[in-house]
Amino acid sequence: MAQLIDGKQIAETVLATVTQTTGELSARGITPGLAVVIVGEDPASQVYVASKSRKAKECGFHSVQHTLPADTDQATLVALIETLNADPAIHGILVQLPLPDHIDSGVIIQTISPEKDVDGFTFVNVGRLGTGEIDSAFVPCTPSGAMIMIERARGRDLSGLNAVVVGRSNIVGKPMANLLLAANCTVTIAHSRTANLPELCRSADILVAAVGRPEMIKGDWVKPGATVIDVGINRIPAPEKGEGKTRLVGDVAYDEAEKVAGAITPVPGGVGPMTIALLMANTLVAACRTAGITPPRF
Ligand SMILES: NC(=O)C1=CN([C@@H]2O[C@H](COP(=O)(O)OP(=O)(O)OC[C@H]3O[C@@H](n4cnc5c(N)ncnc54)[C@H](OP(=O)(O)O)[C@@H]3O)[C@@H](O)[C@H]2O)C=CC1
Ligand SMILES: Nc1nc(=O)c2c([nH]1)NC[C@@H]1CN(c3ccc(C(=O)N[C@@H](CCC(=O)O)C(=O)O)cc3)C=[N+]21
Repeated sequence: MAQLIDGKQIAETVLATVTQTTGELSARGITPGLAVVIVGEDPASQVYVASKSRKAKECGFHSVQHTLPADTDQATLVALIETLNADPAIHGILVQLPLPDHIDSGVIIQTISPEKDVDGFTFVNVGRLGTGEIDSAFVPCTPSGAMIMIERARGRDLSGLNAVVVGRSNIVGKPMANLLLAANCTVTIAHSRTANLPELCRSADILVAAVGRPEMIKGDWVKPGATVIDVGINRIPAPEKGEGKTRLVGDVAYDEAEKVAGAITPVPGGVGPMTIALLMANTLVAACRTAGITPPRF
């Protein structure tokens, strides 16, 4: 049986550091400020955004949420971000994705000031990560949280391990691969055109699944003893819980994989809570930088 990598518990340790440093900052008259912007009323997005705003308050942050109607035009959203860029009480800006189709999310993301880009999606922060300038970058929260989980399971020296990342999105797959590369892993990025995916996955000492397909990665795709990080969040029908009910599953067939893996993250309670914790950590780091204070390491 694999070791369970408990995302909720590790997230608590990250949040404890955030809360402590927030206290130290407030003694100097600084309160980290996070602005979360959401366009439209997709219920799943609303749930995530509400939990981000709640956690920010729990950490002692100044937390503001802007909920705009689904038909908001692009210029209005750009203007809001420009206002937040100029607001000294705001250190971090998160625009919840996906945005409605009539808005060009590329334009919106690049409007965010790189110094407040706590999602790490702007060209400046992607470039810093891609060139190995990780200490000055904001790294996207999900892969950053996943790295901490990998280090907790295997120790900080990942040198020479084979890592396979399934998925190549800008939000998860690509930054995840860059972080593993910076940690001296031998990294392969797989995607929907990859040949012999099961065989490739079986070569992985570290297997990261970020696909968005429920339970696609089977037990016999996992190398015995491997560390398996399941980023997927998929809501599927659960008739056993009653008519119309759903449950959350990852991209990995957990019950099979946990018999083979050395360590594995669950869904829920795995990468998800770490994503939120790292958002708080990035916001804290943004506040420390504006104040000229050395931020803690996570
Ligand atoms: N836990 C958390 O905090 C977060 C969880 N998520 C979850 O992670 C998952 C991935 O998210 P995201 O990266 O945004 O998703 P995207 O849809 O942007 O990317 C999915 C990737 O998976 C690849 N893919 C799709 N089907 C297959 C297949 N059959 N075989 C191999 N590769 C395939 C795609 O390949 P191609 O490029 O060729 O199309 C693409 O690169 C989702 O379940 C999402 O909900 C996302 C963000 C945060
Ligand atoms: N600009 C932007 N940044 C993001 O980081 C971002 C985004 N947009 N859009 C959507 C995705 C998704 N995402 C999640 C965060 C937390 C959980 C999470 O906490 N999940 C809980 C379960 C929650 C539930 O029950 O639904 C868990 O896995 O235990 C999941 C998914 C961040 N994303």
